[in-house]
Order: sequence, then structure tokens, then C-alpha cells
Amino acid sequence: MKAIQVGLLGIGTVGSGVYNVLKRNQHEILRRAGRGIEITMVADLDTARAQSLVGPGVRVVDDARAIIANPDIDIVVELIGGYGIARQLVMEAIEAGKHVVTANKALLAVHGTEIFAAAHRKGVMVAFEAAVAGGIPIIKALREGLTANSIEWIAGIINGTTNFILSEMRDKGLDFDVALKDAQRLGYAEADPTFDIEGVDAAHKATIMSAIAFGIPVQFDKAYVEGITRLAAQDIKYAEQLGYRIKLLGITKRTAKGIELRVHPALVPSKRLIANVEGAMNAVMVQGDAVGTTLYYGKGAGSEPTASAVIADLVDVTRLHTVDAAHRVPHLAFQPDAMSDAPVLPMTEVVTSYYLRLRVADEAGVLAKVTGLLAAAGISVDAMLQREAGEGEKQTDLIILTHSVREGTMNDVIAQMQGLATVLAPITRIRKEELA
Ligand SMILES: NC(=O)C1=CN([C@@H]2O[C@H](COP(=O)(O)OP(=O)(O)OC[C@H]3O[C@@H](n4cnc5c(N)ncnc54)[C@H](O)[C@@H]3O)[C@@H](O)[C@H]2O)C=CC1
Ligand SMILES: N[C@@H](CC=O)C(=O)O
Ligand code: NA
Repeated sequence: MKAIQVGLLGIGTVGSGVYNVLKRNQHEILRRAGRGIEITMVADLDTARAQSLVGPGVRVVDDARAIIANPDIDIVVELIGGYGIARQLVMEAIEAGKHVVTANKALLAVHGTEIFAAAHRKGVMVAFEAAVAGGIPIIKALREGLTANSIEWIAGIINGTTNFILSEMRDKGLDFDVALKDAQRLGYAEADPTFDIEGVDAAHKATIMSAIAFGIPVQFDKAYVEGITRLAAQDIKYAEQLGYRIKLLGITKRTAKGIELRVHPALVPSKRLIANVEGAMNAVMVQGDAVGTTLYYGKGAGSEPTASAVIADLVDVTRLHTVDAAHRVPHLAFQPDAMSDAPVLPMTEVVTSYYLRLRVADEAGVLAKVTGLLAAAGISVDAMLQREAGEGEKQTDLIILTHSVREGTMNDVIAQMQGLATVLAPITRIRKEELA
């Protein structure tokens, strides 16, 4: 049988990995897919570079629309990134009746509803394993492996760049900026790295996982997003003393009131496996009511790890494209007419525990005032740490770990504490997740 024809839109970090791995493993991939998979056209703005990557046998163009217009192309692989031209090209490819494979989480988290509806209408597949946790087959696990379960929560380290930066800062004492530059050089970072460090990329991925886990539409605009740029080195140190590591987590959870969808730094007990995930590695914990806790670990970024997921999608599409659309795995795991309207909760309704660091005057009665405010709000204290004030020092740090409380209540108490004359600087608050 003739090989399935693939057109690549963008041959940068991920695109070049796709080309190389597909070529290197072509025989094994053929044995799995039952049909050859061949990249016959590549579009990139830098055509000279693209041609040098793929050699003379592949047609290289600078206009991606030439690929979409080519009737011989069966699958369009979008590896340009962003919400702009990529959105137009994906929509045009779907309208042209092409299957689409993409690694573009930003696009799907923001415009997924429109894209999946169009694909459903046209009977084509949009596959996106690489969009969440790169090479880890987490979409496959959630959408196919765990279909027996009512998913309770997902918590993951789903941004390699920030995990790499946090590890380099802690282990090698590197400055934030130096570690970020290294992550960019290694091909982990987004074209705009503020997406990584401000938590936006992780929120894109958490948004996609929440849709698949709970059968809700992709709703990036409802996600709470907080990155790592305001983390202080001293909090990483205090957390360690208390038996915790700080990680940027993407969390989505089913509650009686609705769905939590949030990305923020969090203290995680050091003894949890996920607390020991270092460098650019990703890990996703999924809690199902039947299976219990499961953990998926691997490379979430980089050329070939991400290509691994893109090519797995190419194999899936190759195997399934002759199957009637109604019998394929639904894009968001649940049938389109069976989606839930469970609301995504505002952050004030999220229930979690907290790490608080207060810069306080080193004088009698401070502790009683602070704990009095917590007690009055019904917040119980889990652990406390007070740094010894140095010789002649008039201030010190007070660290408090709380038990679970509604975020809205915690906000009120923090505001009251901040009003105390003995609290001398803005209070630091980091959420704490026991993940058990
Ligand atoms: N780099 C990584 O580790 C991962 C990246 N991704 C996603 O994969 C996608 C691609 O990322 P990278 O390969 O890292 O980006 P990249 O910046 O290395 O590559 C993008 C390529 O697209 C080309 N391009 C830009 N505009 C174009 C246009 N109008 N027509 C044709 N080509 C165009 C550029 O010249 C470049 O070669 C993004 O959506 C990214 O979020 C997903 C998982 C991991
Ligand atoms: N910039 C992302 C790339 C993969 O999605 C990351 O750092 O994880
Ligand atoms: Na993946």
C-alpha cells in the first residue's frame, strides 16, 4: 500500500525531531502502523535551513498553504506554535479534509472548542499527544487507559523549563536568568519564555487535561495562573527544613461544587516521588476512583521526546483514518453530545493548605496575635518554624503551615495579619499539596 503522505508545517526543534525519528525508525513504525508514513512536504519560513535538514528528496516551501492545498497530503502536522497563523492553518487544513497532528497546547487550550467542533463536522482527527507533557503518553492514558474511572484529580509537573530552573537554582545555586538561558539553549522553552516562567504554558496543559478528565470544554480563561518569578530562595530553604520541596504544579480536581483548575508553585512532601522529579523532566499524578493513584514520568520537552509523541499520533491516525468517525476515540475522551457543564471554580473556592512566611518584630506576643487570627477563622496550624533572631536583630521570620481551608477565608486572614503593626513586610503565601 502507498505510504500515508504527511506535510510538516514548521521544522524547528520539534519538527526536526519528527523528521529524524521517523526516518531512523521507519521500518519499525511501518510494522506497527501497517502502512508507511512519509513526510513528503515541509513548509518553513527558513527554506534553506529546512532543505538542509531534510535533503533534496523532500519538497520544501515557504507557504504552508501549499501543503494544505495539495490533494496528496493526508495528514498535516502543525509545529509552528502560537495562536495566530497556526490557528488559521489548522482550521484551513480541517476544512480541506486533512487530519491534523499538533503539539500546540496554547492553540488547543484557547481555541480547542472551535477546532474540535470543526474536526467533528468534517470527520477528521486532530491528535495532540505532544501538547501535554511532551513525550509522556498522558493523553493516551487519560483518554483510553483510564476510561473505567471517575477521575478525582490530576496534579503534575508539566513545564520542563520551570522545573529545570527550580532544580538548577536549588542544586547548583544558579541565578534564575542563567538557568532560563540554559533552558532556552536546550530547546525546552517556548518561543516566548514568559509563557513558561509565568505558568501560562502549564495552564494550557492543565486546561487540556481538565477537559479530558472531566468531559468539560477547554476553558483556559477560567484557569488560575501563577508562575515561579516571585519565588524567593529563602522559601525553598524553609520548605526543605519542614520536609517539603517547592514545585510548579498544574492541578485539576473534581469537587462537589465544580472543577478546580489552577497552576501555582506548591509545597509537596519531599517523600513523594513527584517531589523528586528534577531538571526538565515532567511527571503527572492521576487519581481515579477505581485505579487509585497512578504516576506518569518522562521527558516533557525537547526535540526527540516531543517527536516521539507526534509520531505516535501519526501512527494512530494512520491506523484509524479508515475507521468510521463515530467509532474513533473522541477528541476529549467523552462523546461530544455527553459533555458536562460542571463549572470551573474561582480560586477563592479552592480548598487547600498553606505555607505562610511573615517578617515579624522579634517581641513578645507576636505569635499569639497571629495564631489568634488563624484560630478565629477556624484555620488550624499544622507546623510552625521561627528563625532565631541574630544578635541585635529586631525582626525575624515566622513560618506557619496550615491545614486545609477555603482560599477566600485564607485571603481574609492574610489581610488581617498584614494589618498587624508587628508584621513588617508583605506576607508570603505558597499553597501546599499533600497529594495523598
Ligand atoms: N520545544 C519543545 O520541547 C516542545 C514544543 N512544543 C510545541 O511544539 C510547537 C513547535 O515548537 P518548537 O519546535 O519548539 O518551535 P520552533 O520555534 O523551534 O519551531 C517553529 C518553526 O516554525 C517555523 N515557522 C514559523 N512561522 C511559520 C509559518 N508561517 N509557516 C511555516 N513555518 C513557520 C519557524 O521558522 C520554525 O522553524 C509549539 O507549539 C510548541 O509549544 C510542545 C512540546 C515540547
Ligand atoms: N516549554 C515547554 C515545552 C513543552 O511543552 C516546557 O518547558 O515544558
Ligand atoms: Na504527551
